[in-house]
Amino acid sequence: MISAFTGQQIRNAEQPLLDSGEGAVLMQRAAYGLAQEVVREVRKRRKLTGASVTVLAGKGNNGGDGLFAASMLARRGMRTTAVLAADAAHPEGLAAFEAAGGRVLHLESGDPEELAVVAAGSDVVIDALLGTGARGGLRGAAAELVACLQELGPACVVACDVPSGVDANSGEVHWPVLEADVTVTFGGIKAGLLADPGEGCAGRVVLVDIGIEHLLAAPELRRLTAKDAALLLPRPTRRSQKYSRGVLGVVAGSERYVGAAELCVHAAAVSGVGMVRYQGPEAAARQVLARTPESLWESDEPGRVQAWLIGPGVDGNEQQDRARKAFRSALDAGLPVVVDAGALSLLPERCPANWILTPHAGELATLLGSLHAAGEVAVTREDVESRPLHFVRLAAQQTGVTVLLKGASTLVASPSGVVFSQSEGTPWMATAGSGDVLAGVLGSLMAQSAEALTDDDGAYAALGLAVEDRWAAVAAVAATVHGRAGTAASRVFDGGPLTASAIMGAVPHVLGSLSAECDSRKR
Ligand SMILES: NC(=O)C1=CN([C@@H]2O[C@H](COP(=O)(O)OP(=O)(O)OC[C@H]3O[C@@H](n4cnc5c(N)ncnc54)[C@H](O)[C@@H]3O)[C@@H](O)[C@H]2O)[C@@H](O)CC1
Ligand SMILES: Nc1ncnc2c1ncn2[C@@H]1O[C@H](COP(=O)(O)OP(=O)(O)O)[C@@H](O)[C@H]1O
Ligand SMILES: [K+]
Repeated sequence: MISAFTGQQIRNAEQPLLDSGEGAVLMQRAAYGLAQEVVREVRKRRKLTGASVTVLAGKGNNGGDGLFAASMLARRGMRTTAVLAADAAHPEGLAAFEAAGGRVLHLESGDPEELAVVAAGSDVVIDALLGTGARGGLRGAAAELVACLQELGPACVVACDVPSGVDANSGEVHWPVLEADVTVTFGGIKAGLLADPGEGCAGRVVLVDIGIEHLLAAPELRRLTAKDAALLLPRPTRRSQKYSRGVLGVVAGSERYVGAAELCVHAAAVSGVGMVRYQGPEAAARQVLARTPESLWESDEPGRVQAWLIGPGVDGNEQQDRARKAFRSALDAGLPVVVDAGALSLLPERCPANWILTPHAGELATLLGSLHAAGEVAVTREDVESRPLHFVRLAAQQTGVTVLLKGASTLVASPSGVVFSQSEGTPWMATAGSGDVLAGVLGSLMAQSAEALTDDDGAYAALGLAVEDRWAAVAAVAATVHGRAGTAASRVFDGGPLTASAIMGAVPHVLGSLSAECDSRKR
């Protein structure tokens, strides 16, 4: 499991070491890790000696890290320049940098555009303007410098701890931000590096241990690795039969949106569920059966199911009635439900804790609006997109159920406050029907997972997941499978565009390779 923390959590963990006078040692470890990563980046492109690096340094400890790292790089033969962005700089860091022969330029007295040109001409730019101590974003000349530099498109940007302007706790972004190729982060990954829009500015994230890791509290954000997902994936045994594997009831599609039903039913079928019972109008059912002859069409009274998927493409009175009826039947039987798209507006007053909502940003904004949260002003899609971590948590709290918010990074919030973030997909997945495929995969996993979720000695317990957060973990597994399937499918086309059908086509391959990984680790 990858864990991420708030800036405050990192500071709390550092405090005992700072109190015992080890602050300077921590900074040296951070700077060394940063310098090492710069060396790696330079060597991908050219030889180190004679290569140039410009560090943009703020006045806090983040600037100190950058200046110490640059002094180490100067000693390894790089040409180093520091642009001091504030009226002061970390004194020891600056002294070390000057002693190593680095060139110092002052932003205060210089022209931001000119200095941006200098920085853009170097092989690597280190962004050490603001770290976890930032309040808001870059301002004044530093903001101008960064805006200009971003426009010029530097060859390689390495961010120190976080890209300056990205909120380390939330991933909120205060523009302008210099988008990094690599972010080297210290002591623990910052939550803002695993949540959009911050994650989109961070590039590859490299964690440098500085000796505080054992002092960290429970993470703010978690990300399942391939190994974690493999452990949690349901798998059939010799004793399995189709009913014991899990049956999924699906209310999806409508006269108008036939494709949504086709996609989610087929995605569920290829994700390992024992059987799918489909409910919808005849026109949609014909298409569903043509694509997935393994599914059953039940026009009204459904047979027994272990979970429901309700909502993709649901439209019009007839199908909305089926959705409401399925909600009631799930409530009566205590069954888990995935609520997607057209069914999000039909939710009953109170939903049980084993239901999962899967909105995109626009749907989440509408949902939050309908909850009439006291004191909250109307939430727009743009609000959700700029603060997804905040709003997905809020929605989980207010509804009392797990909420999966779709995006480049998909966030899954449990009402307990535990949040997962998965980001294995590709931007090509922003295509019609992609969410229907995710809904099918999740429904399928839910129908298959019910028993494992309560097992005190099973994989969920082994990963330290409390019973109340296990539905969120199932949703995170679905998100990682979906993202990996998109990336795998796009790779077949050398990184080219995708259709939802292509994503779906890769799902069995992803499930197979994850399972194989799990098997190879057991051997
Ligand atoms: N405590 C330590 O010894 C360690 C700290 N580390 C580094 O220290 C950083 C945190 O250091 P700081 O707490 O000094 O914080 P920062 O380096 O983020 O900067 C805080 C300083 O910038 C000013 N400032 C805040 N917001 C600003 C804004 N929007 N525009 C302009 N100036 C602004 C503040 O007044 C303060 O002087 C971490 O991100 C990490 O890079 C690492 O070296 C690990 C060890
Ligand atoms: N830029 C992106 N990068 C990666 N994945 C994305 C991106 N944009 C969207 N996705 C994924 O694509 C899917 C889109 O779902 P949704 O918006 O419901 O589409 P639809 O309603 O057409 O099925 C989600 O799983 C989302 O996480
Ligand atoms: K920074």
